[in-house]
Amino acid sequence: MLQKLLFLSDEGYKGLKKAIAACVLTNFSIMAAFGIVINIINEVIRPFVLDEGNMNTQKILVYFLAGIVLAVLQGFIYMNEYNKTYFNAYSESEDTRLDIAEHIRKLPLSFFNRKNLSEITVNMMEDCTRIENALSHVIPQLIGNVISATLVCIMLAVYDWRMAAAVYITLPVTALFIFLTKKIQIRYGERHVKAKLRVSDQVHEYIDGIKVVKAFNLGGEKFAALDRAMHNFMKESIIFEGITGTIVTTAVVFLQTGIGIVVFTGTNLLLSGSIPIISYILFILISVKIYSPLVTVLTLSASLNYFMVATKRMQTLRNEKEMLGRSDINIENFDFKLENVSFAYNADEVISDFSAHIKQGEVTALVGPSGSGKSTISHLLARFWDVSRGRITLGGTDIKEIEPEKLMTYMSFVFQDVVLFNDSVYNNIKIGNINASKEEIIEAAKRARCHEFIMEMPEGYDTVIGENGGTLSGGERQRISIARAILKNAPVILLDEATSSLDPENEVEIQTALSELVKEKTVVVIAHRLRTVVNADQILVLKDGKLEESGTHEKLMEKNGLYRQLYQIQQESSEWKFR
Ligand SMILES: Nc1ncnc2c1ncn2[C@@H]1O[C@H](COP(=O)(O)OP(=O)(O)OP(=O)(O)O)[C@@H](O)[C@H]1O
Repeated sequence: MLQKLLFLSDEGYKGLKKAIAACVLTNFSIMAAFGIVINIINEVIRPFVLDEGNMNTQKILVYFLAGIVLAVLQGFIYMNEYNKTYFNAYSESEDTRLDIAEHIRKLPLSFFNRKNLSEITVNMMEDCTRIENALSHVIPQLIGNVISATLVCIMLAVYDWRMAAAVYITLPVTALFIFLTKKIQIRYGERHVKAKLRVSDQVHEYIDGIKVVKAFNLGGEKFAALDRAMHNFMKESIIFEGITGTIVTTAVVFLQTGIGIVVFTGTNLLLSGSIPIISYILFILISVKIYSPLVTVLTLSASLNYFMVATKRMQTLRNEKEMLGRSDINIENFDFKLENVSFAYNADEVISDFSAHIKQGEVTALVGPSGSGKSTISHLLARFWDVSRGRITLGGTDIKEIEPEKLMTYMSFVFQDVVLFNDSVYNNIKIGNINASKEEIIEAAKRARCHEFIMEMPEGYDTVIGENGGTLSGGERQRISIARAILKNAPVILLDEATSSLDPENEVEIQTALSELVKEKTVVVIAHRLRTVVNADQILVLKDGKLEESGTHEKLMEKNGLYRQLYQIQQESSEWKFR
């Protein structure tokens, strides 16, 4: 259960057990040191209290030497505990983070529609850190201290069960108190995490939208929202700390009343002659010392509750279903068939009963008014989302049966929003085919009309292009993504607004390069400017998520329907000028 709760690998779980054992060992070494001190005290005061001859200095010397040996040993024991605990914690949390990243990669896009970026970031960074922290600072010490306290309790009970009972009597009461207040701690822990998420959200939004904030002078308004979120977080932090602090302090007070009970019980037993004075002193000294690991346990139990909030969130993320499918399917024909496909992002259907045949070796254009569902269709073809009803087949196989990664090997994309990484131009193009040689990469860049502007960059292909290609123009970014697609040379090509941000000269050249690329391939192109798709083999015209009409440009123009209407509007708008 602990292994599952902490998301530990078998190796990590073994490491945790070793860390607990190391912690018990450390506790015992501390108790042993304490035992030596007690024995020395015993030896020193025995002649005075019990009138039992002289002080045995030789024995004291032996204890003293034993103390020195123990101190050296303790150094090794501490080091061992440190290594076992921290190495294990950090290597496990690295694995957990990578695991999550891998898991997230396999989730459908619907997950990202529901969750925002800051929530996922908090999951990957903060929740993992919390688990890492629990593994390094909480769990081994907590379990180790409970085990040591139990063992010491047994040892003391063998020595004198009445005094041992007095030492430990407050423990069950304290444990019960902690148990009863657990829910409150978790509730406020969750509120605290939510407030933190809101702050992180606001910071993201503020920084992401800084251009709009500046352009529309939203500084005051947006800053106020950020300020409110920060203020709320501060309030929640104070409440949370206040509540956990009060609970832990109360528990510690409960526990330490044990010292009074030990004194009271011991005095009574001493007066009735049931225990010798040495035992009396010994138990009082022990009761002062014995509570320190238990106080640590109590303090740690508060972080444990907060940690439970992190694990619950992590569990929710882990339980998100990955998109599955077979990787051993080999597709040989790249015809898509959409059979009565319906799809909804949320409650409302955005694609309804859509059927079409997209043939290999042909260019199929998706056109229609804004919001009619063109991009959604292309996302469904790539299985970024699974259809709600109906089915899409590729070469006769339902794409739901094909593992997304496998499906991706058949496709190249050029999307509206190009994602570039903070890496060299060379590596950004190489994403299309990680096995490509430098010559192939340069060739792809040339065909995508990137070569000239890349060569003008300070370090050519080795120039790092900044986060999401921040240092490039929109057209340049898009051309890099076309170079990637050319390099990938996949049998299916999805072009979404492929030429929208290119200047007229480049557009012509890109069109030529694309015509080269798309030969014999299944091409699905979304283009708002209808003149770019007049030569398409098939045009699918969408309206409100439904297939309104389909055919070639000539056929659709003859038909005098929505396509002709859109075409004419665009012809008129192409003549539009300022003033
Ligand atoms: N991630 C999403 N979550 C929820 N609704 C979405 C999402 N993406 C698109 N939609 C909605 O689905 C409908 C179809 O959108 P889609 O982007 O497919 O249209 P489109 O024809 O490509 O539009 P445009 O030409 O303006 O890019 C729209 O009503 C849109 O608001």
